Amino acid sequence: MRIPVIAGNWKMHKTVKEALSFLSTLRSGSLPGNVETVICAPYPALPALVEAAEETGIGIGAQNLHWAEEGAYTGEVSARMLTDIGVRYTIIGHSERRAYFAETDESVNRKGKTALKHGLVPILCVGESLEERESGKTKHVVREQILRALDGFGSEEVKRLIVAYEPVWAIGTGRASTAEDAGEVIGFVRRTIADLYDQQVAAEVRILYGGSVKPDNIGSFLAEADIDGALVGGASLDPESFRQLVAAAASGREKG
Ligand SMILES: O=C(CO)COP(=O)(O)O
Repeated sequence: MRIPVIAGNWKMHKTVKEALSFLSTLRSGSLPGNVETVICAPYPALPALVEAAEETGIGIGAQNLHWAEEGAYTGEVSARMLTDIGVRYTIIGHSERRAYFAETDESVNRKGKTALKHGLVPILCVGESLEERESGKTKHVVREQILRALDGFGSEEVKRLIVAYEPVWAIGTGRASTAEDAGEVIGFVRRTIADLYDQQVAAEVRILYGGSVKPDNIGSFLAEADIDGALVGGASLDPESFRQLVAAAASGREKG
């Protein structure tokens, strides 16, 4: 059975103080235990969040990492620096990093390998642009991103991965994909992984939808057989809305 995942991607929001205030509000209510709950925060907030999240069951993640072990990479952060402070997840290949910071499928692949080697769970983002969607290339684009990102990964590594399908046109626009369309693409991602590895591996990988997910639409995504949760931007910034997203995932049915 696949445990559902709700991951917040705070992007470039929240100081340390704001991050701690979020967590203390979240902790003041109960959070269901049968959902893997993750917050991916900016680097400066990570150490304080890891400490404050102890014994809450909430996992803390970064939004990026460098693929090298260490070296002359000004401004970058390594996997070892993240694990050293207790970070357990990292987003890789977010479309904003692909668009604004020249992230390529090759760098995503290297980052994924480094993350896994250090015991971090990579949350691998894939998704098509509006232009690609309108020209009927969604599945082709997503398949290529998956093939290139997973190049050289073994079955055991892929099972630990979380994939997030985030159509670029749905991110931060308030225009979410329909649940049916997202379910279809995510089903296709699962079949692609089954072709590359086998059915058992594909049945274990958690695949999330991301793009304008809110408490009032998450239920429709979770109702899709292949969608195991959500990677959430805007609606993860408010503790009450984040709690509602986690609660929605907890009340869904088991999958896999
Ligand atoms: O990019 C996203 C999560 O990684 C989605 O952002 P929004 O939920 O704000 O659309």
